[in-house]
Amino acid sequence: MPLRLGRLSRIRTRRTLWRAAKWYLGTVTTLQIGAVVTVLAVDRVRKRRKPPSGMFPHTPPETVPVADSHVTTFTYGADLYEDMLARIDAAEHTIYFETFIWKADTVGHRFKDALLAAARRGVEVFVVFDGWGNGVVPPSFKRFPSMPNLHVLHFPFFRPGLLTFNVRKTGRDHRKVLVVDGQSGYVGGYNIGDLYATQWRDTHIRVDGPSAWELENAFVDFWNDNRKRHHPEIPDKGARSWDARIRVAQNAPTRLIFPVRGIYLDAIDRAQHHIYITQGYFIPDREILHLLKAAARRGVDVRVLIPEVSNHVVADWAARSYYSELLEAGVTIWLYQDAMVHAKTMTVDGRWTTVGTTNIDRLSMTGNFEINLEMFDRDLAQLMEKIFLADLSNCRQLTLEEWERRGLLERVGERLLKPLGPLL
Ligand SMILES: O=P(O)(O)OC[C@H](O)CO
Repeated sequence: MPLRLGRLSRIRTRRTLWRAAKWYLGTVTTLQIGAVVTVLAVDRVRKRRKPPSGMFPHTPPETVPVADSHVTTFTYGADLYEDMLARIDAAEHTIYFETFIWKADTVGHRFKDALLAAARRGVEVFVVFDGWGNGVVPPSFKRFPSMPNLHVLHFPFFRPGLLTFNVRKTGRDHRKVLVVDGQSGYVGGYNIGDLYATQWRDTHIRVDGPSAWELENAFVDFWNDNRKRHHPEIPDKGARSWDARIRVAQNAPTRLIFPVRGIYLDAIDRAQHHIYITQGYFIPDREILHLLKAAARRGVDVRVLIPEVSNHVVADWAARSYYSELLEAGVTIWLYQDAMVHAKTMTVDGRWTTVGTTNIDRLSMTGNFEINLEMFDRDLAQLMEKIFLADLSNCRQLTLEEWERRGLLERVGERLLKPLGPLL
């Protein structure tokens, strides 16, 4: 009899615990959904009442020699797109074009027309665009005529690894690359679309010369890894150029390698004087957070420049939960005003630069296909710092005092939305 009673009581305890767990999970999930809906609604009202002016300072394209090549910076979409289109129009042999988002608007059509025209005049044209990033783009825009030297890879919308927990079969193609004739290579934060031409502040670079191979080879790797059976393989010729001063880093879930995170961690760890970071979405993981705080504590001037209000307000809220730790450690936070800043760049000590497609968040650092260039060159780093300081003139500083004064509701919202960070 006592044995039976003991068993009954264990069953009851288990049921009570199970009910409590269900109640807790249900309540937290409901509160999180409520927080997301509230944040989105408030953002919508605010943007309707006071839409961002889209006005921001930007610097004209500037070129500096790096290693045996030349690197040109672009900080305004309209300048970049004209430059890219001119190179596509002048292409003679090959065009490798890869983008995460490709809008079916005026800019988007200009790119599509230019690529088709190049293929018609005999250039070998390879195009990759992401299915998820272009999920809302009309299917007609994503259809291309059949031509012998036009090869189009629509990177799948759905990745089966999400269901089978196979990381190798997950990830979005978040890269933005253009390589023309193996001579000029572009990489950076710009997607393709009207909005980005004039309304968003972003950074792209063009590499002319032997180091364009870094981007060419990166495209070839991606194409050959992900092409469909009907696509031709691009011959992989090995390194045509190899210079430690300018090197590509590619995150590739299919290969389970994420070196972009490594170059960020390494550069932050080495910093002695200053680190300037510009990011559209900034949700640092534990290691990046730790190293940024450690750098600030050893006296490095660590500045993080992010939009005051980005186009993904839930991501902004997930990021806010890290502000206290950063500010307390001495990292300064600069909020970009009146426009979206979408660049993904960092410079260290006026000598090291990275520009690429990788956001400082989990999805980019350990989830998506990404590509960054890291460059060891004082002239380039100083040019990038000049751009950073121009951006800073359009920011307001978020001080620890201001941050400490925020209300209880905001603090609760941050706590609720923090767990969503890894998904954003
Ligand atoms: O994913 P990204 O960094 O290219 O940004 C894309 C924009 O958020 C589109 O909404």
